[in-house]
Amino acid sequence: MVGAGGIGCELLKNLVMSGFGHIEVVDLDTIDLSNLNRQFLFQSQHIKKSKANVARESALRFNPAADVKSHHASIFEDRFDIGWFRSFDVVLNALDNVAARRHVNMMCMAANVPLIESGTAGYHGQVSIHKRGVAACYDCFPKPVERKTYPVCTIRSTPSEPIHCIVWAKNYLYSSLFGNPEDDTGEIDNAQRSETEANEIKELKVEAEALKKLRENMGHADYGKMVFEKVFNRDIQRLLGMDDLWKTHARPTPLDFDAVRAAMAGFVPADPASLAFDQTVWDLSMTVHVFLERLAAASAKALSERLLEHRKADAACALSFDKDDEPSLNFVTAAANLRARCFHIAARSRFDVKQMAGNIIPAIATTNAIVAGMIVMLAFKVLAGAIGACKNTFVQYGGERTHLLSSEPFAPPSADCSVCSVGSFVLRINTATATLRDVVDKVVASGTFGAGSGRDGLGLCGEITVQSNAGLIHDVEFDDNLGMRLDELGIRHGSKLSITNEDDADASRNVAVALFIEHWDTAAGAEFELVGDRSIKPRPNHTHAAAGAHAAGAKRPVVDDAAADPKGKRPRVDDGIDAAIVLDDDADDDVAVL
Ligand SMILES: Nc1ncnc2c1ncn2[C@@H]1O[C@H](COP(=O)(O)OP(=O)(O)OP(=O)(O)O)[C@@H](O)[C@H]1O
Ligand SMILES: [Zn+2]
Repeated sequence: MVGAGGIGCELLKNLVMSGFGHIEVVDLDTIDLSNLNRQFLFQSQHIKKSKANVARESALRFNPAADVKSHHASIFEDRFDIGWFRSFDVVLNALDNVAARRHVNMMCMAANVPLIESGTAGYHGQVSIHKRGVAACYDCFPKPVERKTYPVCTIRSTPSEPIHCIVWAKNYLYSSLFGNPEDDTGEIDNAQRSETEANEIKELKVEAEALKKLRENMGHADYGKMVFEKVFNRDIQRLLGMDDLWKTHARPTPLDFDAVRAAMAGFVPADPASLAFDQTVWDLSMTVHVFLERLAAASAKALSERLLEHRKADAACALSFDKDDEPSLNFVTAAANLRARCFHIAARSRFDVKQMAGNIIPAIATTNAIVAGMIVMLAFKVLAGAIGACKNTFVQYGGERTHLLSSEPFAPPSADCSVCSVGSFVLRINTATATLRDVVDKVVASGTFGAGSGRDGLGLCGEITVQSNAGLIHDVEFDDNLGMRLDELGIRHGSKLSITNEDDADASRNVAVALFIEHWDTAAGAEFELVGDRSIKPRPNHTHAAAGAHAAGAKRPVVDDAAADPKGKRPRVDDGIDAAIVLDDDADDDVAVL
């Protein structure tokens, strides 16, 4: 079991309660207060302790006879090698990131162990089965990459929804005032569609320059007023002058600083520690108060003061928005709501802004429980030898769906998958004595293709290319490393080498092979052992085409390069790296994506 978080806690409880034999649980993390609402194997006295170890201890209280071993470690560590994976009947993923999922998938496919994959995103979830040669692996089909972006003109000139104002406050204003504005346009779609828009973008660049100039006044007693008057008055006035924009959109209303301040006479700000401050929508006075407070160098907590302080040590220092940093969140909430007011858009509470700016999809304990239950049901089928009876299952709530659960048969593996459709071997070799030449000449080139065992080479003919985890280490035009020992090349126990060959005489023998290195301490010199199925399939044609381009000077294809066709039928549940409204790349969040 990999991962002892939201799904993992439910899963481990289910496993020990339903009579699973030997279980090993791996998790690299420690318990955080925010885990306790749903990761019920953990309690407040466990905060800062290892998730894997505490999950084991708590699960054993459900069933003291269970045989559970815990590893407080990352699944990427060398000790979790192919041999370790192979020692299991089934591997269950309860992870929260694509990198770890892909790694476990690769190891399970190489070790030929069935993998049950899972994920949740709020009320949605899924469980799927993956098995080399039987059921498509996690990487057989590319996952849709749907970064949510907004047209620059919507964000900068014609917002119509609260999210547009939040993206403006976070990605434009915050970055312009406290960060490196050039770095931070990721969510804004810069595609220039029409001439009007291109002109508009030119104007916006001028505006951004002016804002940069303005920030030279940071620390000035009137800095807050200067920024306010620029962004909520002069910039809005300028936009009002562009008549074309207002044929299809409601005209915005600039804010008058002096009038707003006058209306604040006798104003008493809400307590920032109160629930109301977080969860009710601030009125105009409160919003202006927070906005100015964040910009005023006189205020102890102000962002500009913090930045000025940092800049004493590093002149180029910049702040970057972090939704968990209160001053930053307060500033973005205030700025977004003031802009919303100009554009007649509803204001949002700080709580809502945090969710939207951080793209937080709250974890739902019930979805995790449903998914963990389904993992166990699939695991039973796998252990009973009935993988064919397994189905991939989806939890979908709301929308047009009439059923909470739906399932569909798994897809067969993709013939050109770079993970599960390549030859895969464990290469036991002494990495401290064997050289790359030993691998290329003896392990890869010698022997008879498709035949032999153990100490026989693979018999791959023609030009050989070798990639390590670090990149290309050998090909026909790059033989500098041949004399180096494997350990000198950073290849050690747990490393993977990806090999391709180019045999002009017989293209059916052009294959891609993955060698998973196991350091063989007592082996002498070039002695080695290869464990794996010798009946390797040829590389698909399109890979030949890419490889052919190499002769003309192009780089060779990488075995790991997932160049599969877009055949994926259903989007996956993953973390924020791959898709959706990517408003935050904080990998620790419950950011999940459909
Ligand atoms: N490489 C890895 N090796 C081992 N465990 C991992 C690895 N990557 C992620 N995990 C674990 O997978 C679990 C996923 O659980 P979950 O999605 O509930 O996230 P969480 O971190 O517990 O919750 P939150 O993100 O809300 O704080 C986490 O406990 C995390 O530590
Ligand atoms: Zn695959």
